[in-house]
Amino acid sequence: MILTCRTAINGSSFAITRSSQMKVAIIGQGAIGSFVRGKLAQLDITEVGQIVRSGKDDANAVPPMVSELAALPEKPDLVIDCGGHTALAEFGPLALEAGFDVLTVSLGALADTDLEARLAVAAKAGNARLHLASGAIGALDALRSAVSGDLDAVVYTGRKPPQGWVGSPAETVLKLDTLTEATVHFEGTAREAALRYPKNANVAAAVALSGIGFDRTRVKLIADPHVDKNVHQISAQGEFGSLTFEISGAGLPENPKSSALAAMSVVAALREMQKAVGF
Ligand SMILES: NC(=O)C1=CN([C@@H]2O[C@H](COP(=O)(O)OP(=O)(O)OC[C@H]3O[C@@H](n4cnc5c(N)ncnc54)[C@H](OP(=O)(O)O)[C@@H]3O)[C@@H](O)[C@H]2O)C=CC1
Ligand SMILES: O=C([O-])CC(=O)C(=O)O
Repeated sequence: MILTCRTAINGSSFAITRSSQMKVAIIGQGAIGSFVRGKLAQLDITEVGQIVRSGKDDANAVPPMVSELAALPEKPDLVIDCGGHTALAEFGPLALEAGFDVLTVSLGALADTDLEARLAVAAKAGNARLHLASGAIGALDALRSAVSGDLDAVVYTGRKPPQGWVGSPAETVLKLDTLTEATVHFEGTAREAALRYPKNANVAAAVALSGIGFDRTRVKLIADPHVDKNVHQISAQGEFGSLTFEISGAGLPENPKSSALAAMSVVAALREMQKAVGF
């Protein structure tokens, strides 16, 4: 996909055009992947293939479901990972090495130093880039600026209804079904959180990657029977001043533990990539 930009600074017109339609392949047919897929037409983006686990291939699906990048019917401009940590580990390095840019929501996977290194090496080898979707949180732009000065402390608190923690290590310390009070089930670094809660602490990773890193960012995770949204809070202090941010994110109907904003952030990233001028 090649972008062209036509401007008339002193005059009237400013136009951005695409010389060809962007082509993508999406990993993940779940809540986030389906949301993103549903927005492609209005972005004028073509999905050339769905990337699935081995054994789920279906050449007759539209677009075809393939479990190997080499089986895609056309080369994509971008592989979009909406599959989670294992999907990024399985397909990310291969896609990057093959020269495809990758956009991921699975930011917590980067807490694994081995995978992070494999992705970086593959991106360099393929002259490609791993793009990180901002996910279910905001204020990451402010953190990224703040870390250019001394950033002393960043704390992220994630609060979800008890059902939002089903399938996570919270189940080993709490009775989620009968919880009556908000209860902290994890306190530690963003690295520990991201590795232990692959479906729930990608936001912790986004905060860490934007600010002072996985090992200095502190995280608290709470199961709260009194909330019906996914509530994410950031507080930070440093040379820039101080910051507090809170969002109450509506869950996606197909998977309420994933906030709608996470899926929307992928769509937003796609929109930005299509622009010649943008963030
Ligand atoms: N950055 C952020 O703020 C957020 C990030 N996330 C991340 O996004 C991920 C997806 O969320 P969501 O859509 O709600 O989850 P869902 O469980 O609804 O869907 C996950 C999809 O990914 C597929 N998948 C999983 N592993 C693989 C793999 N190894 N190879 C190919 N496909 C795979 C699943 O296929 P199958 O049916 O075969 O298992 C399924 O289609 C979460 O696991 C989480 O890591 C989620 C929320 C917020
Ligand atoms: O979607 C959310 O609210 C956050 C989430 O699951 C994650 O950080 O992985």
